[in-house]
Amino acid sequence: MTPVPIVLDGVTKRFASPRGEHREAVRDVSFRVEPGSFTAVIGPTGCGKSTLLSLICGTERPESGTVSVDGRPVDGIGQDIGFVFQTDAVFPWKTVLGNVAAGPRFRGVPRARAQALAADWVRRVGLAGFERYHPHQLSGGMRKRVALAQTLVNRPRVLLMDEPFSGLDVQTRQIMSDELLSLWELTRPSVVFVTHDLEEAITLADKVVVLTAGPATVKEEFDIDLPRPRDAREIRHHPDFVRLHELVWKALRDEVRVAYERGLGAA
Ligand SMILES: Nc1ncnc2c1ncn2[C@@H]1O[C@H](COP(=O)(O)OP(=O)(O)OP(=O)(O)O)[C@@H](O)[C@H]1O
Repeated sequence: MTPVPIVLDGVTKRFASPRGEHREAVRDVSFRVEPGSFTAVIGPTGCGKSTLLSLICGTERPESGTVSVDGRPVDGIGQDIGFVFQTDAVFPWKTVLGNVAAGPRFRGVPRARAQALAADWVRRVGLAGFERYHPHQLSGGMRKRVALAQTLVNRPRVLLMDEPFSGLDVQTRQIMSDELLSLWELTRPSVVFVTHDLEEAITLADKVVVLTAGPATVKEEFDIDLPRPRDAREIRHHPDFVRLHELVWKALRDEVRVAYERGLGAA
């Protein structure tokens, strides 16, 4: 599997508000995700992070600028793109194995082969023994693992993640971060990971893109040159982690404040 670059070049997206006015959600955004690298996008609440993911996966089109994956402009929902959302997008009526086998089955992989592939990924995400369980019989962290396996079994070349660990407690988030990093190493998709959590962004990424309070523009980009493999708990004590945290927080802080004050204004 050859990893692919993702390039956003001068991308602007507007939406109609309920009153019919057109508002910019994203303004003139440019950044590049190197093939097989991990980019975290961080910004205050409501600034336009999820919209960027929709533009990359092709469910939304920009008004101006271009989004390209593997050198080709995105003009529909990409084949090679995997998505993990905030909510668990698992089928409640299917077992763990059935959920993970669903993608390959939709792509026409014969049943026995799809089940074998699924069993392999269920094991990789640490759920061996839970193949016959249904989602409601699992913890929140286990359901996230199912969602990860469900996406990674398709071996996407691009992996888009929208706050995939929200709603989990801090310890489980750290475990999931470690698991995500080791799974990412297996197939090395190009990742765009949206989060509110600065520590999570620095722990995981090769690059952190800080967005302004909406409309989203790129405020600053930071290279995260921390050594890999990383341990989500240990890396936070690395002197460079502390330095980077300080640096990125300086860029993020004012934007969080703007968004907060707007929220107060709206209340
Ligand atoms: N389909 C849509 N129609 C109209 N407005 C939209 C649509 N999608 C997003 N918006 C608006 O675009 C802006 C950015 O939303 P978006 O969900 O991208 O932000 P976000 O940074 O991901 O938010 P959060 O941090 O709360 O998850 C918001 O003002 C939102 O109301």
